[in-house]
Amino acid sequence: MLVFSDEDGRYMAECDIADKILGLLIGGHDTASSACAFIVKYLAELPEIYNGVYKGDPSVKFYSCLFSDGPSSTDYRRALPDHQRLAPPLQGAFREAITDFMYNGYSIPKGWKLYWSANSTHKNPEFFLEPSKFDPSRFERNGPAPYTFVPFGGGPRMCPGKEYARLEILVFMHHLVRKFKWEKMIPDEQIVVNPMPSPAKGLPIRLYPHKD
Ligand code: HEM
Repeated sequence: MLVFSDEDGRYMAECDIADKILGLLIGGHDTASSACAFIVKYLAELPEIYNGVYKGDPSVKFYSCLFSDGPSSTDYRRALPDHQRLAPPLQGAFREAITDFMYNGYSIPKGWKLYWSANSTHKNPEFFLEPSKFDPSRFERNGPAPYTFVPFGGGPRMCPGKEYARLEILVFMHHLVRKFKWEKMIPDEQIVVNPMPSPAKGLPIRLYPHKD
C-alpha cells in the first residue's frame, strides 16, 4: 500500500492506509474470535456433540476433521459449520445497486444502497429445518441452496480470509478439545451484538483436563 500507485500515479493517503490496516485487524481478529466463542458455547451446552467431536465422529465433520484419527484434513474445506449459520460474526454488509431491478415486489433504483443480512438469511425456515437448532450434521445430507449460507459473504467481494479463518478456528478447537472438556460458568449468559455477536460476560468456562 505504501509503494503502489494507481493508474494515474497517485499513492494512497496515510489515513486510507491506516483505515485498511484497522479494517484488516478487526475483520481478521474479531470475526474468528467470535466464531470460536460460539463453538465453545455450543459444545458446552451439547455434551453429546462435544463427545462426537472428541472421538472424531464423522457426522460432526467440520469439528472433527483436524483430529488425529478423524477424516482427512482437507474435509474442512467442504464442511460447513453450523455455528456460523446460527451466529455469523458479520451480520451482513452494504451493496450498491448497479442497475434498476425488482425484488419481492419492491422496485430498487440504480444507485441505492442495500444491506444484505447473513443473520436473517441463515434463520429462514424455508431453507433450514428448525433454524434455531445447532445441528452440525445438517449439511451432511444436502448442501445449502446457493446464497442461503453466507457467513463469508458471496460474489466477488467474498471474504478473502475465509480459508485462513477456517484453519485458524480448527487449530484452536483442535488443541482445546484434545486437552479439555469444559462447562459454562454462567448458564444463561446473554448474547450481545456490538457489532459482532459475543457472550455478554466473555463466556467464562471451567476447564477439566482429560485424564488419558
Ligand atoms: C470467521 C471469520 C471470518 C468471517 C465470518 C468473515 C466474514 C466476512 C464477510 C461477511 C465479509 C464481507 C463479504 C462481502 O461483502 O460479501 C468479509 C470481508 C473481508 N474479510 Fe472476512 N471474515 C472472517 C475472517 C477474516 C480474516 C481472518 C481475514 C484476514 C486475515 C479477513 C479479511 C477480510 C477482508 C480484507 C474483507 C474485505 C473484502 C473486500 O471488501 O473485498 N476476514 N469477511
